[in-house]
Amino acid sequence: MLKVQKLTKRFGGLVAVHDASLEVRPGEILAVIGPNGAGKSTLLNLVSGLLRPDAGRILFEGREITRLSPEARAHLGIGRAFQIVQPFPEMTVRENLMVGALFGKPGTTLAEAERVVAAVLEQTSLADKADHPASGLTLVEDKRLELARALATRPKLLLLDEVMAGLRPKEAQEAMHLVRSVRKAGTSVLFIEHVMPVVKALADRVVVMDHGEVIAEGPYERVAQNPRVRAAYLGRSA
Ligand SMILES: Nc1ncnc2c1ncn2[C@@H]1O[C@H](COP(=O)(O)OP(=O)(O)OP(=O)(O)O)[C@@H](O)[C@H]1O
Repeated sequence: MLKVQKLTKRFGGLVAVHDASLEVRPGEILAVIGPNGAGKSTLLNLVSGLLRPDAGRILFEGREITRLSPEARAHLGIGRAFQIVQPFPEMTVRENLMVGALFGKPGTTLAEAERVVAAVLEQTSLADKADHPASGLTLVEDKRLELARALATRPKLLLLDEVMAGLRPKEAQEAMHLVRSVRKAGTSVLFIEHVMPVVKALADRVVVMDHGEVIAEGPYERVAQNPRVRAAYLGRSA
């Protein structure tokens, strides 16, 4: 579904992502892990189109998207939720989602968008907050709104950047349940996560980055045993 081939991104003299390759298969939940500064967010920004690589290619459903704008990528089916939530605060939850539904896919009618938003409100347990201003939400609800906005664009591939950060264990459980339900509905997920129990419970496969490079890839259990990974990352936190 998504193929990242030998991507490199430099910021001045710093190589944030170096020759990184990975693949997301249809219906898969793939985690990207690695120590602080490993290049995970930069990689996600390259996939969503916020950044352009210095070298390498990105293919989505067989089509090269390396130079497409973030909007064009969203229209093709790449949705994104951020760690820092930035809704339109003066608009209601429903209105925020309508923006995602209408602009995420060109040609969406108002009636279609309303249907999508109603479904996403239910899916993300925000139905009772639908007509409240986004500015009045709790942290957990904020996170749900961020995910809901991405879902309202009806992505085929959902990119999540540390969406569990700051959540209590029970809230993280709910968020994991939600991500699983998203996958069940046919969306692939590529997520960055620092909380290892979440990675273990959620990911079909894990890609490990260190110093901009992909140093390991595979099921969590196997990757967690990899000496290079333990040295780079797991060893430090274990
Ligand atoms: N816009 C930028 N300009 C300059 N340097 C950047 C920029 N964005 C990231 N970097 C640097 O690139 C490297 C990779 O950063 P990145 O945020 O991708 O890592 P990360 O793995 O997501 O880290 P974290 O887990 O702390 O979020 C870091 O050294 C970072 O300081």
